[in-house]
Amino acid sequence: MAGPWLLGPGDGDGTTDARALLIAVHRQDEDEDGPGSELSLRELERLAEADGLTVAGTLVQSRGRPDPATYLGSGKAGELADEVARTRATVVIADGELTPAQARNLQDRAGVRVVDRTALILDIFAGHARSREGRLQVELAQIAYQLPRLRGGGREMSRVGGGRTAGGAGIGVRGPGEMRLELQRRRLRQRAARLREGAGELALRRERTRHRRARNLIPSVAVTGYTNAGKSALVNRLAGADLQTRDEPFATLDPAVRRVTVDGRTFTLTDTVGFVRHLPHQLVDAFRSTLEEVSHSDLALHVVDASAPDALNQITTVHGVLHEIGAGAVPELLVLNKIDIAPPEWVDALQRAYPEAVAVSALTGDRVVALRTAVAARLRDLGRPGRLVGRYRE
Ligand SMILES: Nc1nc2c(ncn2[C@@H]2O[C@H](COP(=O)(O)OP(=O)(O)OP(=O)(O)O)[C@@H](O)[C@H]2O)c(=O)[nH]1
Ligand SMILES: [Mg+2]
Repeated sequence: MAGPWLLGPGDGDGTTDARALLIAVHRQDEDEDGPGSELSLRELERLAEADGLTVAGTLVQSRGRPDPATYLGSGKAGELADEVARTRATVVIADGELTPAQARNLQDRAGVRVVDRTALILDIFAGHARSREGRLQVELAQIAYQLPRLRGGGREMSRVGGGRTAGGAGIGVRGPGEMRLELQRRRLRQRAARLREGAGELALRRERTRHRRARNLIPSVAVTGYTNAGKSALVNRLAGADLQTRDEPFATLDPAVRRVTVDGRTFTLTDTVGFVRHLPHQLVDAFRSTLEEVSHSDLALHVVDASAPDALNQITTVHGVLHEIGAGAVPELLVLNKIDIAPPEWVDALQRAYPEAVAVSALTGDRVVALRTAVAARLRDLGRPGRLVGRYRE
């Protein structure tokens, strides 16, 4: 299954005319980056584009809270089909999480596929996963997302045989739809069990490599941060590496380890998957072993895009995810990146909020030497100075 789902297999190269209509319920009382906010919608647009979709339009409703049955209020939900026709959308994406029932009800009205932000992010991951481990993890996350959303192959389900309604002859009688649903569920669970086995083996291998490095006294620095902050670009600068960098979310899914030597002492730098607000919990669960690279490291180099207007919110999001994966206590060195394009007053404000942060440009290389020194000094302070190599060896 791993492979984009919204576009169908093989269409992930952006050559199809898959058009997305973005919808949102915006709650006034919510944070400035909640669903339906300017920030969140712009991000959803970027995510849709990263998945090869063309954004065809946006429909936002201001409302106290989403309707439990139809997400949008009934009036707006009724307009959905017209809006889909007008924008020639082939898929509708909600900027928030839809319950399985909300997605079904909206889909019945829209006449095209209706998914949520979570499904979109899973889809991007599916399209970008390259390694065996990455693919396994994405598929596990997809199954976790799909299980509660299976429909059993059609509407006949609850009508034939009365489903499981209490009272009368319906009890214990299962219609063909329900049996099909049971069968689909069982198949998915079996597949998930097999995938988990494979993922477990790969996680073990990862752990062994980590132990070997620790035995060799090589400290590990994990490069973490919001997606598109410039983590891979910074690893390239610090380690003279050649990792792929792209101006789109989730370019990196598979961790990459590179060695860096400063004053004769070596440490490893691990490039990792970026975070985003409302990162689907299915992904966090499935990618736990990859994400653990951060929790097992000696230092987290937290890269911030200082040119992002919501840099402070992004820092909070990253801290939240790090905490969730058990990496909250790992010592952190904050890096304010992209100072070549960030307005100086924004960099100053971030620097005031985080006085120990080091400001750099991974693109121009400005202040990268100072960062290398700062990382080495911090490792020394942490009692993990690294093993001496080459002519420095004692
Ligand atoms: N102007 C400028 N652009 C930068 C800088 N660092 C990175 N970029 C650009 O920002 C974009 C994202 O960079 P990446 O290194 O791919 O970012 P990432 O954090 O690894 O992103 P993901 O792996 O997708 O989470 C690319 O287009 C880079 O060229 C910088 O210091 N200045
Ligand atoms: Mg990257």
